[in-house]
Formats: sequence, structure tokens, C-alpha cells
Amino acid sequence: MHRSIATVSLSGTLRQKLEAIAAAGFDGFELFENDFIQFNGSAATLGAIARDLGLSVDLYQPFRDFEAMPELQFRRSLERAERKFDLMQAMGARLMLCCSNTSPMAVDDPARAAAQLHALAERAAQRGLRVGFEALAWGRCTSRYGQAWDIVRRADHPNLGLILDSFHTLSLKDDPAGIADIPGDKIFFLQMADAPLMAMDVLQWARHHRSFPGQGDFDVVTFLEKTLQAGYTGPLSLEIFNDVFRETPNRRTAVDAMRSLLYLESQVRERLDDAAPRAVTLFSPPPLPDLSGISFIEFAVDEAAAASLGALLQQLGFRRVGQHRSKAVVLYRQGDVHLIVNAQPDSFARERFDAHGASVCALGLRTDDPEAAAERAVAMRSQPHHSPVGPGEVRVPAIVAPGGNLVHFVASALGRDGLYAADFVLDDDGPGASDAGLQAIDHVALGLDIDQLDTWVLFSRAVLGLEPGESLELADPFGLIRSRGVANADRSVRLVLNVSLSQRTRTARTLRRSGGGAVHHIALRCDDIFESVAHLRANGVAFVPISGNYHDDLATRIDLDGGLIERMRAAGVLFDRSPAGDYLHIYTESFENGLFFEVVQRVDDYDAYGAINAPARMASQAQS
Ligand SMILES: O=C(O)c1ccc(O)c(O)c1
Ligand SMILES: [Mg+2]
Repeated sequence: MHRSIATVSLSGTLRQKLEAIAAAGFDGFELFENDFIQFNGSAATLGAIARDLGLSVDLYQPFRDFEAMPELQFRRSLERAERKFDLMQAMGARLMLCCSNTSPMAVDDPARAAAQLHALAERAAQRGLRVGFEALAWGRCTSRYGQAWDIVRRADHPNLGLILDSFHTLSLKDDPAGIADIPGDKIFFLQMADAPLMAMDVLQWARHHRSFPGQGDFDVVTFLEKTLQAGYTGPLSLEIFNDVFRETPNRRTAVDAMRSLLYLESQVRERLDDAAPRAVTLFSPPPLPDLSGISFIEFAVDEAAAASLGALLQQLGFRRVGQHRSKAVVLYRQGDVHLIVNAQPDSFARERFDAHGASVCALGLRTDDPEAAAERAVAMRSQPHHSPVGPGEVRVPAIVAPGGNLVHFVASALGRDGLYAADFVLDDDGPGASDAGLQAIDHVALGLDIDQLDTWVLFSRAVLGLEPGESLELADPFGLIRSRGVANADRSVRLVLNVSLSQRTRTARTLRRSGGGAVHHIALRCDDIFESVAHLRANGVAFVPISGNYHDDLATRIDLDGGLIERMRAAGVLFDRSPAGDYLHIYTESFENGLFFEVVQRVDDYDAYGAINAPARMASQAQS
């Protein structure tokens, strides 16, 4: 499909926006009028810049408050339109977006609206231009695509068509099914936007909280599917008003934008696969990886941090089971948890250490077909990362995740030792006395900058096949944290994406100190948390203390055995219950750079992360 994006979706000056749009591989753009009004150049200059960048000016927008007006205003607006048509011709734009009238002067008279739009289309036709009519969700008389189509049909002018915008339809919970019955050649343009579900005024929602397809909660896949079923063959465009995108570096936003369109196309393609041949070609990447677990977590350290992290890991019950044959890299193991501590100078890990301090620099994800997983990621606009592979070493395809850490895809067929046997001298004599019964990596929690959350949600879905859960807001004593889990279908890979909305929370301070998005804690799963905690305390692990008031309150909220509450109180364990099951958990004090561990026990099918208890942790950390 011809891929396009509205200039309002990106930060920067108009020229910078267009450069970012071109660099991300778009075919064209929608020119948002304000961007042109503020542009220090003529329409012809803009047209030349677009041509030089290989971009078409697909749409000039918006033209406001036109239809269904009293005669005097209508005549004036026709003159206003002529001036815009002059600009469009000078810059090479062929289509103007006219959005439904929001003026109090508009009259609820579809026949008048149709007649006036007919007149506008006739003026446009004289110059070889076209006009598309879009229903704004807050339009005074026309708010739904069905109403807009009725007016376009009545106007019956070849140069007048309909413009669809998924936001307006889906925000009003209007049914997109009827789109499939509109003649495809009367749909002149398609704007796609997603958004999180929010109970707020629709205009505020539309102007501040739209997001790229795949980042929000709307069924954008069905919307595009219906539009293609109508026979639409025009541009697939993004029109995203978003407060965060206005400040995010535009190159990053443009890559997310392209990824969102590719992902959307691929989802619709999967749905339509058996249907009749289509007039448009939809992007078809390798399939999503079938992930089956987090195979390892790698830390970037220097020699000093390697020693202190190593000591902490041993307290946590890990054994040092491998030394790399040629590098300053050590492997730690407990249960099925593998932690790699990388202190190799002149390595990717050392670059990350130099930039961020002791931190997680890579995740290994287990999958049947690592090459296909990496190809999928690259098709979805992730950067591949090629590490040097020594003789006899296993090649592990890797990609760069948002924020710069690596994701490695590890073949499931390698088994427990296969990956390490080639590179490490292994010396595993089985669980020792310090083993704390930690079995698996339950989840990895990331602390992200505000402008990385949507990026991570889309990356998780489009590249890794992890679907987001509920978005929650957690109270730190110094501000709110927004938290959202993403997980694969069998829950063997879970990440938690945390963003601080305040600059003063511990999460925000840790982020600033470490200079960017990073892993902020690692949750390890056990079968008996009381036994594990007793073991860990005996090993010398320090846990975040939890107020006795917490356990007093717990007894009032949840009908629990008194003995269990006392065990939790004594151990410092937190508790959450959902209809599916229970969650018991505890947090360690932090290591360098704010990084800490969580020990968790899931009972039955509990499917979340104990977010209700995060405020107790954050308050306790603030008091220590
Ligand atoms: O918010 C607006 O005014 C506006 C303008 C043009 C559009 O295409 C749109 O969806 C919204
Ligand atoms: Mg729109």
C-alpha cells in the first residue's frame, strides 16, 4: 500500500518532519495546515522539498467549518477554499480534507451540506483537485462516517469523496462493518489511529491521546479490513495527535509509525488470506516468533561490579557454573535461571556499562526458529546486531530493542547446556547448600522514559508477539508510576513496562542516574516462598521491610487463614489474590544503580504482577 503520515504526528520543524518521514520509508504525507502556515517558505518550495525527498503530498488538511452554513458564510468559505487550492496546486497536493463542521452556525440539513460540498467539489474539479469529507466525532451535525457518506452520496460529484478516520468511528463505538458496503472508489483517503480506552471528552481524547495502531485498545485491524473489503486502494495513512509524540525525537517516532503500519497490514493480511484476490499488496513478514521462555539475562559490568554482583547472586542462591573460554564473562545458574555477568573490555556489554553503569544489557529469548525471529524483527524495522562468533561458538541472532539493549533469540533445541557448553568451561556439580529454590525467571520489569512506553508496547507486539495487559497507575510517595505487563500466550515470557509520570519517584531518579531505559528489577519464581525467603535470609539477603500495618490491612481485605497472614508478616511477604489465583512476593534491597530482585510464587493461574502491592514497596524504599 501507499504509506503516508500526517505531519502533526511528529515533532520538529516541517523540514525535519519530512526528512524523518522519508528516512522511515514512507511514500507520502498529509500536510497539516498549521505546519505550512508556520513554514518559512512558499508552497512551491515545500513541493520541491517533498519531491527531493521522494514524498508525495497526499493530502492538505484540514479545511474547517465549511458545510451546512448560511449563504453568506458559505460564499466566504468558497473564497477561502480557492486560496487553499492555490497553495495545493503550487505544492502538488491533489486532495483536500474537509472535516465536518463544528461551528454553532452550522444547520442540521444534510441536503444543504450536500449542495455546498457539491459546489466546493466543482471548484476543485476546475483545477483538477478533489475534496474528501471526514466526520469528526465532535462534529456539530455530522459525527459518524455513515452520515458523512450519506452527504457525499447526495452531493454526487466525482471530485467529492469520503475520508475515513478510525479514531472518530472507534471512539464513538460506531460499527465499522458498514464501511465494507461503501463503493471503494468513493473513499478518497484513510487515516488510521489507535488510542487507549479512556473515559474523557472525545475532543480532548482525540487531540492528546491518539497512538499508532498496535499501541492502543481499538480494533484497528477490523477497521482496515472493512475498508479494504469496500475496495479501497488509496493511501494508508497515520494521523496521530499525541502530546508525547510532539516532544519525542522524530526519527524514533517515524520508525514506530512505519512499524505500526507494517504490523497492521500484516494482521489484516492474515485475516484476508483466504479471501478473493485484492487490489492492494499488504506487507507480509515472517511470522511472529513462538517464544518459550527467557533463556538468560546478561549484565554489563566492570571488574568491580562483577565482583559485587557475583557476591549478591551467590547470596541469592546462584552458583557460578561457567567461565567463558576467552572472555571475562561468567555464567551463574539456579534452577532454570541463567544469568551472564559480562565484564569483557571492548565489548557491547562494556559500552553499555560505560553509558549506564552496572545494568542488564541483553535478554535471551528461547524460540524454535531464531533466524526467523530475527528476520521478522528486521522486517519490522528493528536493527540486527551481529556479534563476532568465534570458532565452535553457537551463532545467536540478536536485535536491538528500543533503548539499545539486545534481544537474543536462542534455539530451544539447544537445551539447558547447549548454548553454554561451546563458549564456557562448565563446572556444574548440581544445587549446593546455598540454593534457594528459585526456579525460573518470572518476569523482567523495565523502567522506561515516558516517550518509550508506546514504543515498547508496539515492539513487544509486532516483534516479539507479547500482548499487553491492563494499564495500571501505582502510587509512589513522590508521584505516579504507570505500569503495563506484556506476555506471550503461554506466559513463559513476561515483561513489565513501568513509566514514571513524575520526575521525583525512585523509578525516575534511577532512570536519570542510569541515563536511559533499563531493567529495573528481575522477578524470580519459586514453589515455596517461605522456604526460599528463609534460605535467602540465612544467606544474608536483605529484603525491603514491609509495614505491619500492611499485614493488618491484608487481614481486613482478604479472607485468609490467620496462620498464613502471620507467616507472611514474619517473612515480610506481600500477597495478592485474583479470581484466577494468588500471588506471594517479596523484594530485595537494591543493588548498584537501583536494580533489585523480586521473589515470587504464583498459585493456580494468577496472571498479573502484584501491582496492588507496589506502593507498599515504593513507600518502604522511600523510608529506608
Ligand atoms: O482535531 C481536529 O481538528 C482534526 C482535524 C483533522 C482530522 O483529520 C482529524 O481527525 C481531527
Ligand atoms: Mg482525521
